[in-house]
Amino acid sequence: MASVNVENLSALSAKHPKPANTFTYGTAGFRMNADLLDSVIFRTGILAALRSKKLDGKVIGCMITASHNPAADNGVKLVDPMGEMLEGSWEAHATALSNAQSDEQLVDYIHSMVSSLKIDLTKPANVIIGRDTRPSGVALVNAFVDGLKVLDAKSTDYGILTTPQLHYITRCLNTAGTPEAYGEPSAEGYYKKLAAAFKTLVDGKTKLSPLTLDCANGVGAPKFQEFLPYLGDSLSVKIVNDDIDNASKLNLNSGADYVKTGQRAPVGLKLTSQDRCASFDGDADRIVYYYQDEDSTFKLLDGDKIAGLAAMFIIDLVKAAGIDSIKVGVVQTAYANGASTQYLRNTLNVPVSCVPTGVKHLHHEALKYDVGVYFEANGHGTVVFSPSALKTIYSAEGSSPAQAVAIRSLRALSEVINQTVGDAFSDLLLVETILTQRQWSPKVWDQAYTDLPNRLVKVVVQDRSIFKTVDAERKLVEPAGLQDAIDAIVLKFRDGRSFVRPSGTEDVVRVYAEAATRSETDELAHRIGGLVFDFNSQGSGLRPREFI
Ligand SMILES: CC(=O)N[C@H]1[C@@H](OP(=O)(O)O)O[C@H](CO)[C@@H](O)[C@@H]1O
Ligand SMILES: [Mg+2]
Repeated sequence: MASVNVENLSALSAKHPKPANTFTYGTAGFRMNADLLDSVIFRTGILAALRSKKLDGKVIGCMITASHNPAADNGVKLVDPMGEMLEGSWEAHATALSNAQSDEQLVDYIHSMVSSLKIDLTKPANVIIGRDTRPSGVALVNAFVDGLKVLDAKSTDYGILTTPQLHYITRCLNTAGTPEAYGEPSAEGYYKKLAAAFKTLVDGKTKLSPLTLDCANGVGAPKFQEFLPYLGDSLSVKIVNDDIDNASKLNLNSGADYVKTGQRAPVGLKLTSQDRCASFDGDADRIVYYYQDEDSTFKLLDGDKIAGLAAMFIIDLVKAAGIDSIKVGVVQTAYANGASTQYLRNTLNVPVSCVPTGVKHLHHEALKYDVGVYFEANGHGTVVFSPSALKTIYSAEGSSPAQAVAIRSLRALSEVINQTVGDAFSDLLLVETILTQRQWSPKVWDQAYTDLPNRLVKVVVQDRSIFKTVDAERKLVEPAGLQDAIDAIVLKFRDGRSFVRPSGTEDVVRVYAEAATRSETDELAHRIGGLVFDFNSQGSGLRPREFI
């Protein structure tokens, strides 16, 4: 089993002293102001090495990013060998290592992991690293590499990547030479794979008008620019918000989160009637679409709309291919618009599951279907094909030319979709495929159903840990009595729905509300916001004026 070289650890650890703060590896890894992250990332390096050793030297991925957060923040997420998020039970180890108060405690915790998880420290460890465009990324990569050195892990730094590219490369490296080989382990291999599949999918169809793409002044901009030559003339994209040299502009008044939260267009993008537009977030793992209607209203096509479009298309394709033994299912969270759930259940007749917030929950549930479509309303999601569905799709021959065409499309679809994680590039190609094959404008896509007006409100409370939920976060069980009070208010609103849960990424409680009209929705959200604030907010600042 061997033990840690304590002298080596102390020398490296001295370069990365821990501040007084307490850290938590949450839904999105560690994420905070970059100035606080040095010791956290150093220790995450130690954890990544342990994870790789535990898995017999399989490659573990490390992504340094803070996604849609402001430029001053940064963060780190680890990626497991098949490109999925770090196994849930290891999050607690990440948290514990980051909070060890001394080198002795650090060494003790490593040894306790070695013995309880039966990790053989003499095994090799391999870790790959990617980062977004944040200026703080370079120093943080160095801190991470120092962590790897504690356990002699081998590392490869891929430099600037989108988060999904890092997931893709991790899976490629771990499947190389096996029947499940996922592709060439490089950004170039990723572009080639996606572009080839997309070209097959739109082959012979009339090209759509150009798409305007807001890249939030983040890593999506240079990377999509790099991707365009591979797409050739199969797709026209006009990139806006691509200034990565001016770090303060990252995610500023732009990007998928800004557009979804504010239900408005980003700065730097002029909306004209019926134009198709899309926004990435700061690490290009989320996408939302939007357009402007004839009467100049802003129309958002969010993750729910993308899930509906994808499910509709895949169901039709599977039928057209004559292999409707393949069952499609959709996974959502409680934040999905009620109208989208109705559309999926009642119009498309697909099973819909609701799971707690966070991609890992959605991904896990989606694996239970032959083809699982999962999206968070905010635009993070993908489609996963089970091994048996893939086998069926790849062995089917079809008994008519139409069936053969549909089978070919299904195969290409499984290639264009990044099955490791939600990927803005790949989701963009998925949407563009469907709109091209159908020759649909965004307005026609939007007609599938009409969103119920909805509102998301943050409540600053004294202690968000007292809020405990069940039923995929749709009901509060603690504090006692609060859910009954919520229910009594919701009952008064037509098509009313509201739920309250503590955020996993911010120190707030979130209130979601939807109802028949905009004004009723706002009133519902502000009543529930007021209720939550009054329950647990002493000393948390002023009660927002709009709360009722
Ligand atoms: C309402 C909402 O959008 N919540 C986001 C947000 O989680 P919270 O736990 O709500 O803070 O960040 C997560 C990580 O990026 C993302 O998966 C999730 O969808
Ligand atoms: Mg992101």
